[in-house]
Amino acid sequence: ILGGREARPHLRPHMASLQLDGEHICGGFLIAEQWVLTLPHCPQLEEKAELNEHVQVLPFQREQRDVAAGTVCEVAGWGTVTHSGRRPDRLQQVERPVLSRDECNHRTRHDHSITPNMMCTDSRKRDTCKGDSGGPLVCNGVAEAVVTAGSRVCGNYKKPGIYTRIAPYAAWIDRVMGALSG
Ligand SMILES: CC(C)CC(=O)Nc1cccc(-c2cccc(CN)c2)c1
Repeated sequence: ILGGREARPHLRPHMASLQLDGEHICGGFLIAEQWVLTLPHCPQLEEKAELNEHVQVLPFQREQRDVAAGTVCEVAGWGTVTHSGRRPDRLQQVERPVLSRDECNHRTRHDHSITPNMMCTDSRKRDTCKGDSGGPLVCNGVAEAVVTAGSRVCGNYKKPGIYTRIAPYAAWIDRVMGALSG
């Protein structure tokens, strides 16, 4: 997270750090007792999470409706906090306003590459960065989307932050959780 601040401890009990050999690779978040939502390229879980006051699930959006442009959402992660790639020990967070898909698809921004299954936030100074992928974009307490790297640029207003919306995949998520619920 660039331009953010340390998250208050225990206020995001849904956040997961997906690590490989002890190194943070991606964010993710608990959507059920034994399921973490992240991106396909991130490391998967070896065993169930034990829910308690510090480990809780986060509801995700199921309604197929875009978040209104200008809505201020928040994103948290253990991604890099500087352009030189410094990694934080503690979870960081930042508030970002949603950018309309038309704005985000402008020729000088993501040039019509943002599909209806994606959404954007303003990236001027405050933005997601390397290692934040897989974490949730939370708007009014609901996970609306998952952080993706997109153009891998951080903190440049010309390249807004890009997210995969969750609602289009709600049925698939339910199927996978139901089918493999052991
Ligand atoms: C100057 C360095 C930080 C360049 C670099 O390594 N960028 C990099 C690499 C991989 C992912 C990402 C990345 C992830 C999540 C969101 C975003 C977009 N804000 C980028 C950004």
